[in-house]
Amino acid sequence: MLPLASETAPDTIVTPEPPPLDRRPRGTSAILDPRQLVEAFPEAVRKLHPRLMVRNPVMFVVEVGSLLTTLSAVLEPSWFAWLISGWLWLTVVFANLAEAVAEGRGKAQAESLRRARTGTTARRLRSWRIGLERYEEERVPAEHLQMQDFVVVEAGETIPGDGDVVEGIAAVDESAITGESAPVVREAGGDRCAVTGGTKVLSDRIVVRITSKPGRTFIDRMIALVEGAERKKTPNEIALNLLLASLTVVFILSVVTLQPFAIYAGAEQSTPVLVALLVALIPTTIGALLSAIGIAGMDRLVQRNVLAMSGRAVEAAGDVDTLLLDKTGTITFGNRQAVRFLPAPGVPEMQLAEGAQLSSLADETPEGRSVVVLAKRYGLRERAEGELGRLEFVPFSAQTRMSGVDLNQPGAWTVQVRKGAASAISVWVYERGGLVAGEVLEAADLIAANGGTPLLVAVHDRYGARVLGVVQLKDVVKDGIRERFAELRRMGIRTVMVTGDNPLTAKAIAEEAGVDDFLAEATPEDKLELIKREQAAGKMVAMTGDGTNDAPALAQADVGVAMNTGTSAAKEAGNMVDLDSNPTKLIEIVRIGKQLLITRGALTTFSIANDVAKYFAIIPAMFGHAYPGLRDLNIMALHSPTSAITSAVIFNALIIIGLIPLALRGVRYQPSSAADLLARNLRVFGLGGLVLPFVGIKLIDLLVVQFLV
Ligand SMILES: Nc1ncnc2c1ncn2[C@@H]1O[C@H](COP(=O)(O)OP(=O)(O)OP(=O)(O)O)[C@@H](O)[C@H]1O
Ligand SMILES: [K+]
Ligand SMILES: [Mg+2]
Repeated sequence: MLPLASETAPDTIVTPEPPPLDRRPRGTSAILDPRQLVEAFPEAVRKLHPRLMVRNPVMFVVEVGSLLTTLSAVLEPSWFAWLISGWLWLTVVFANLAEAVAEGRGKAQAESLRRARTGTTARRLRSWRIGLERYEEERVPAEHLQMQDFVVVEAGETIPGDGDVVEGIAAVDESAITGESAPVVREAGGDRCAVTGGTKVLSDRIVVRITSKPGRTFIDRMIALVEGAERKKTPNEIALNLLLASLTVVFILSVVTLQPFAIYAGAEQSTPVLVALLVALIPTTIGALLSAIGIAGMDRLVQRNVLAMSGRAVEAAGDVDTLLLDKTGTITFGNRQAVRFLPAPGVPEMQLAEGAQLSSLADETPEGRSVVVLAKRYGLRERAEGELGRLEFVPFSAQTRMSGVDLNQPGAWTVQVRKGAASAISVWVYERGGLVAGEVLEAADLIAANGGTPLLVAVHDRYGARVLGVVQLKDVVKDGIRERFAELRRMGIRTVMVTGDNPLTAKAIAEEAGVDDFLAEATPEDKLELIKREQAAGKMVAMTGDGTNDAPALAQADVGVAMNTGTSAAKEAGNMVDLDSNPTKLIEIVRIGKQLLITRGALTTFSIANDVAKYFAIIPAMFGHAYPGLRDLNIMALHSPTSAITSAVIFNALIIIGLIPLALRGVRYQPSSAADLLARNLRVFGLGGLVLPFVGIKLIDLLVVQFLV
């Protein structure tokens, strides 16, 4: 028997419904539960270690200040010194709490992923090649699998490692990683060949080539990601940290140089007062929340089944101008099926069916397999080995846009059979001295104009080169995509479909899906070039794709989102993976990216604005005695110098706790112009940051006086 792809009978497997476009995030809700704060407390205390604290310059300064104040309280005990040092320590702990709570959210998820990983035994094959019928198997623990090993997995078994399906087709339950219970189809050859270790085969049997190193599997990386183990500061975070650190240095210098003046004026200040002033003035609010904001952004993506491999990608997503999408498998379902044979004039339909079948004998793509299935309906039997002579297969490639076979029979002409894109096959026929009938090209154009993909089938034998006819491939645009592209437009993002398919098909699908622009007959290099051109024009480019031919483009894009259904190459190349394989997920990704940037900006504004009020609280308290004129600054009419300073420090600490929910949830984002957004945020967070502390400090002052006087 020939290794006919149809043996695995793809038509017995039902293609599952695609995941709904607007799935609610699973897992923990975004609202802060007080229990989370309590649970994270020990971790927050552990984070007081100076080695960890130095990474956050602002809070490190607060920690050193707390230490100095505590020392001074020990040397010269007073309730004031102890109170201040207590609240300063709390300030540092609150900051750590924000980070610990943000990190804690991924922990539960990591636990369930760990369970999916453990204890699988792999059925490794001693050797594998296309068409091999007899396999020698050995059982090894999944952790021992190396790259390029071949394993066989059958219904009911867990896939032992990440890889590409090289033989067969199966329904796979990926709920262990996606939380989605509907099975998905994974098959050899096409853009849906990647499988993930820890997921389960539900039907049939596949051979998988392992593509990950031991300990570096997708689940391993996912665990590291949700636990934040691989989190690095992004360039933006580093820049902001630098700015905050410089501000801090300026305030340290001004507070330190204040003392000589104070002594001169006869108002020497104690260590707790000086430290309190410093802490009140430096941007502690944003310093405390910065890291939590970044972690929460990544976590929000995980909740939506998107794994971002870097924080930088999340930030870039917030600034995306152009989105490139490939067509097949991204905008359409990608399960292109042969539905009709249209023979060329004078060619019997049976002959076309036979040519199509021959050209697809070793074509393991969904297209190729579906051609074999369709040919079967014409009563074409499978051929016995040797009947056709020696076969040389020409696999499909995105560059040649064709696939086929050469039949070498001893003592006879070599017969070449090809199928592929109309333009590619036409050239192939012309080069061999043949002609392509106008009717054939018209039929192809008609199929294309209706959004289908035409494949020409041609043969070259001793009678010359000629086209046998056209195979019509049908594909369906995913539901709801049009509305989603309209939404992207409102967000100011231009969508461009890039496809290897012909211009007519591309145009039809582009119109149906509602993209802004399209590029047809694009090779992998063209896709890459397009991205480079956009980037050279200063555009931030996102790309979603699934195929190996998308990999170079996914790597070049600022945000490269690989579909989880896609090939390992695509998943390796991108900096995000969408477990739901939903191209319009980019809307959520952009939203989360923007939210991250806005939240960071808003809280920075708030933090700096709210330090102004503390200045008004503390300066009159320090010098009201020496310079009675300064008492006019005491506009809050705070009770006494000590209560004023205490209230400012308490407010400074509490505002951190108060803003943790906002840092984790993110500031709401609504599509609008950048100028409107800025104006709104300045109003809310600038003005709010200015006014709120006056009210807050006054209230705390009233309370403090109740308790302490
Ligand atoms: N198995 C195949 N055998 C022969 N020709 C094929 C096969 N699959 C696709 N083609 C032809 O090659 C062209 C390019 O295919 P390719 O997979 O590169 O792009 P695509 O999947 O159509 O586009 P996209 O980049 O949007 O996924 C197709 O339009 C089709 O005409
Ligand atoms: K402050
Ligand atoms: Mg593709």
